Amino acid sequence: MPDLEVRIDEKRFGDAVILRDLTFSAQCGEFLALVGPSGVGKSTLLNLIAGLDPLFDGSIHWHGAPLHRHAHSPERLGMMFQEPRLMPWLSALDNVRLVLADPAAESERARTLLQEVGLGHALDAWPNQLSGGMQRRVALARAFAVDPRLLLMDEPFVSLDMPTGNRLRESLLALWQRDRPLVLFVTHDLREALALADRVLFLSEPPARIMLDYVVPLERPRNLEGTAIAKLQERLFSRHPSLLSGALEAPSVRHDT
Ligand SMILES: Nc1ncnc2c1ncn2[C@@H]1O[C@H](COP(=O)(O)OP(=O)(O)OP(=O)(O)O)[C@@H](O)[C@H]1O
Repeated sequence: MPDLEVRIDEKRFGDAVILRDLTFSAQCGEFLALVGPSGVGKSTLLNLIAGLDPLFDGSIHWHGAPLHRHAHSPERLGMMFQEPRLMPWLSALDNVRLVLADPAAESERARTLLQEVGLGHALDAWPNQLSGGMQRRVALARAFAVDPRLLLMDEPFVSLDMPTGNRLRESLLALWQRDRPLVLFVTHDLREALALADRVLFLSEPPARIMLDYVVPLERPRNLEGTAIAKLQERLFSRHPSLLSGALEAPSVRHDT
């Protein structure tokens, strides 16, 4: 039985059908990227899986039971959004401790996670003293603080410069490889999806469904800026030209490396 089974028969906002017949399943330990044109419904889908929006036809099961009625689901679900969403009046350490069931007893875990994401020197800093990249590091540590079995990430590294984004992606992969949650990672950057994921789920034009469930045929570690990913992207677009409709970036193979 798959650990996660998603079956969205229909999700609408008013008269607009956003998702229809969207199904997929996944196992704990997998890293899935969800890609698709802007506005197609990626965040809507994550919100359904997170339980933030209960208004849809269909079902979402975790280990065979409805996800949000599962005895262990609340504390095993991690989330990270485009914005770091830190509490400005709390230190970096307290922002991570905030999500812990027993902050006093588990303080060491919060401290260790911040060290692991490279913020051991900034435990007591306020969010406004941290750069955008450092704030995302705090958000990443917070997402892992609950030892999530399911981690939902909605374009968490968007609008960062490439080196900062790369360091965050490396930190994410290191934490994922150690703790092995199931990660659902939304991005519109296909190269980022191919650099991170085991499988890439491509969403169709609205009403969105999964139009391609693609197993990434690359060993790890992978180099986001290397030719292997650029060539794979080019091959994907030539085999599946329909992926080019929408906002996915067209392939740009660099032959200079
Ligand atoms: N609360 C809401 N009420 C009405 N319409 C909504 C609501 N939330 C989202 N939508 C609409 O649903 C569609 C899907 O939005 P969603 O944010 O899920 O797309 P997305 O794929 O995540 O977009 P992007 O890549 O730009 O972040 C859009 O047309 C959006 O305008």
